[in-house]
Amino acid sequence: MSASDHTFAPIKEVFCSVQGEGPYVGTRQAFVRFSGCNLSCNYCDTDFANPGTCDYEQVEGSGSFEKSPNPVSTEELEAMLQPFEKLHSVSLTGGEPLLHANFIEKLNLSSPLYLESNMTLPEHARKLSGKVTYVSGDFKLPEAIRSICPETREAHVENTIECFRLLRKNSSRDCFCKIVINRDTKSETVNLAVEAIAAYVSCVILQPETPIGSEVRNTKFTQASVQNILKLQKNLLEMIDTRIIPQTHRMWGCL
Ligand SMILES: C[S@@+](CC[C@H](N)C(=O)[O-])C[C@H]1O[C@@H](n2cnc3c(N)ncnc32)[C@H](O)[C@@H]1O
Ligand SMILES: Nc1nc2[nH]cc(C(=O)O)c2c(=O)[nH]1
Ligand code: SF4
Ligand SMILES: [Mg+2]
Repeated sequence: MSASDHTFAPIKEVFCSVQGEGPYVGTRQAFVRFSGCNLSCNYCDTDFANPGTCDYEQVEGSGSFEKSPNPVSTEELEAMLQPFEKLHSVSLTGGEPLLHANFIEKLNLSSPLYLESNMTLPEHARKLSGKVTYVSGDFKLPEAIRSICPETREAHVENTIECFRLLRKNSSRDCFCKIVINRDTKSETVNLAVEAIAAYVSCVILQPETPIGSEVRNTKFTQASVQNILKLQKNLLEMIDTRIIPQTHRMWGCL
């Protein structure tokens, strides 16, 4: 096989852990974190820069990493994931995994694929409709992507709704929506977002923002009050199963 027969992607890390967010919290997963993102969310907790090498955990759960040159081929990634046993699914995250839809399309894995996405790239999402079994779609409210111009923000919202439609729940795929909630979150934008995608998802998760950086010392600065989050949930329960679930992996320090 020549090099041109391979498909490659820049991957930051590959490791075994448990899902820390949403309705599948606690399920055992391999995580594949792709580099690069098309957004820059205010609250993002992840370094998704493209490193020269991919860190991969040779022994599941060991927290000890080997390095492999980037970009990684589909065959190399399949080999990295081979030792991980008893997986519920393989989480494709990032950065933004939809940027690497061509690579994901070619992956040949025995575990179901769990896509963790910002849902703003419908042309890429379309390619994965028959490929992913779980879709964890994060709806980025306009407040979360303040730094971009209003026209682009509006386009992102339209694209998000289209991604949820393309990857909606069906008899062989679950699709749910997460929304990160902080002090600036407006109930009107949450309601509009959920109204637009409620028919496509099995539930909505309100995910309180976990403080990052200097905010850790002053959580009141960014966090929404308990009362406000409960109020948001009550409104949404008129429409759809709505749960409040914080990021649990951050509580016990797993990856
Ligand atoms: C790092 S993103 C990568 C996947 C994709 N780009 C996305 O945004 O869903 C994975 C998840 O982390 C969540 N997240 C990032 N920073 C967070 C924070 N400070 N508090 C709560 N959730 C956060 C995102 O909302 C998203 O659900
Ligand atoms: N344990 C764990 N659960 C997660 N769920 C979504 C994550 C992500 O960064 O996409 C993540 C993560 O980084 N770790
Ligand atoms: S879309 Fe995901 S990875 Fe990209 S900046 Fe937002 S939270 Fe971070
Ligand atoms: Mg994370």
